[in-house]
Parts: sequence; C-alpha cells; structure tokens
Amino acid sequence: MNKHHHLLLRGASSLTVSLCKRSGPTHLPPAGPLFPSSGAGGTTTAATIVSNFFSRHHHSTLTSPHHHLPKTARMSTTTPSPVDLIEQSKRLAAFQSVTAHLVPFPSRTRIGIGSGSTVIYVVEAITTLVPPTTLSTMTFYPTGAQSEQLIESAGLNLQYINKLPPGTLLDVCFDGADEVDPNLNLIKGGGACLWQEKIVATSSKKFVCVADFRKMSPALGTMWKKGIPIEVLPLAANRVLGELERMGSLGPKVRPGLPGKAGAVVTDNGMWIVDAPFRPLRVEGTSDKEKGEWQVDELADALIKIPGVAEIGLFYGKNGNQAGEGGAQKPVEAYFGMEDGSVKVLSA
Ligand SMILES: O=C(CO)[C@H](O)[C@H](O)COP(=O)(O)O
Repeated sequence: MNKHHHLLLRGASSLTVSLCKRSGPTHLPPAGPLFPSSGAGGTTTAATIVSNFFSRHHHSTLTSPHHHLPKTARMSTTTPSPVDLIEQSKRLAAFQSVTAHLVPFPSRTRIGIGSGSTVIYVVEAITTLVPPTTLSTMTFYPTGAQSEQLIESAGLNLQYINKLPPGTLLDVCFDGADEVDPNLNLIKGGGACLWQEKIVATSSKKFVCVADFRKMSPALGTMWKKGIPIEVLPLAANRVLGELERMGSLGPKVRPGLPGKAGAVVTDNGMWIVDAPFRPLRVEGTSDKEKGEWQVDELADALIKIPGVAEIGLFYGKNGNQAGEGGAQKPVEAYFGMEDGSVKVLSA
C-alpha cells in the first residue's frame, strides 16, 4: 500500500498545492536504460528552469532516487543518453501513477487511455501491475487512433467513449501533457488528439497526468513554445488565424503535415490544428489584453468562443475532486519523472 504524505505548500503567489510522497513502485521491471548516480544526467535548460521553478515555489524532490529500482540498477555507472533519460523518466512516472491510482485493482474498472509517447508506458505499467484475471474485467477507452491501436496491441478490452451510457463516468483516465503549470492547467494537443482527449478526460471521475521533467512549468507557454494547439474546422482556418492575431497570438499557424503528409495535419476528427503561441499565461489575476498578456481561464474562455474552433488544447477550470460528477478538464494529480530517477507529484 502506498504511503501518502501530503504537504501543503504555499507558493509565492499564494497558490496552494500539495505534493505527495509515495513509496515507489516495487514492481518496476529492470528493462530500459538506467539512471546514473546523482548528478550524472547532465544539466539541460529544461532541468534548470524546472529546478528554479521548484525552488521558487518551495517544492522539493520527495521521492528519493533509486529506492524503487532493483539493486543492479542502482549500481550502474552508465550515463544514459538524454533520450534514454527522458524515456526512463516517463516510464517511472507511469509506473508510479498506475500504482497510486489503480491499486488495489478493482474489477470492472473503466479506464481512459490518452495519446502520445508517455501513455505507452502507462499501458505497460497496467499490463505489468494488474493481475491478468482482474485485467480481463477492465475496459479501456481510447482518445484517438494511436491509443486505440495501443489498447488493442496490448490485448486489452477496447470500448469507445460514444458507448458510455449517459450519466456514467469512467473511473480514471491517464494521459500525457505538453506543459503543466503549478495550478495543474495543461497544454495538450502536441499529438493532435486534444479533442477526444478532452472528451475522455471530462468523462472520467478523475484524470491523472503522466509526464517527464520537461513538462513542468511556472507558466504555460514557457516550456512549450510551439503554441496552444487548437482544433479548427478547415474552412474556418483563416478566419480563426485572423482572430488569434487580433488577440495577441504571436504568429499562429496551421500545423503542417510534412514530412508525413503534404498539406495540413488532419486530426482523427477530420479537422485541422492551429498552433497559437501566446506570451506565458498568468496562473492568477486578470489579463492585460492590450499587451497580449492573458490569464489561463480568460484566454481559454475567449478561444473556445471563436467561430470555427472545435476544441482548444488548454485544459483548465475544475479538476475531478472539485467537479464531483465529471466534466473536469484538469488532472487531480500530475506525475513527473525526474532526471535523477525520482518522481515528483503535483496534487490538486
Ligand atoms: O496531448 C497530447 C496528444 O494530443 C499528448 O498527451 C501530449 O502531446 C504529450 O505527448 P508525449 O507523451 O508524447 O510527450
């Protein structure tokens, strides 16, 4: 059983968050590259920003590195490549989030599976940790073509969100993110699946975000500079671009399909994606629209009202604890695999 050590912290802007210390997964298999001993992972810009962010917000790494890895892993002197480090941190976060949110593996659980590279490790964690007899009673709901294939390849029971009866909720949804701010607002849609991801997240009792250290951010738009992904009706794309520029977006663009496809990216829903960069979004306070500076909720409320916008890649507003009966876009927790082999947990 996990031990939850909630620590209430007040950030500089009177933001209240809690970090949970959890015992690490004891079942993490020793596959994949191993973490180096302390400090051997190198320093990246992202790591520096994240570390500054956490010192500013009085956070600390609460899960000690390595304690959940097999002994042989701890003795490694190999320095993993930056790519290996990122993949391993996604995997650690995935195992820890599944351990925390699927134990003790209730039968007939309905689980949403997000899109992207991190959820591959979530599915690995589920198939590794959940006993086969229980797994066979669970049902998995995809957020697009990639996660549908992921669920099928893992031999899990696939069901579609349009089959969920009205008034019914999924028990939990696991998904990645492109950027996470201290209030658990998210940018999603880097993989162009944001619309179905939002439908599945808001159809769940709780949404759990799984990510690596690069996604942690003091303000949305700081780390993910490509812009807020917005799913648009193709015939309205120019109209939406014009409106975004008027709102202060710095060079919004229709996402190109190249090198895989000539022309625009076409989503699973037959739409296009516009990426709209804005100055870093304020977590609290109000917008200064003249300067193109927006507060998360205000910008999100304005974007979703633009005619031709199908859905936006800002996940904001309530989380599952606050909403109670579904409809929440924000996660109840975000798990970040860190470069040193620890996992940071940001809780609502
Ligand atoms: O929103 C998404 C796809 O639309 C993904 O969750 C997001 O892009 C993160 O992907 P990854 O896990 O590959 O970093």
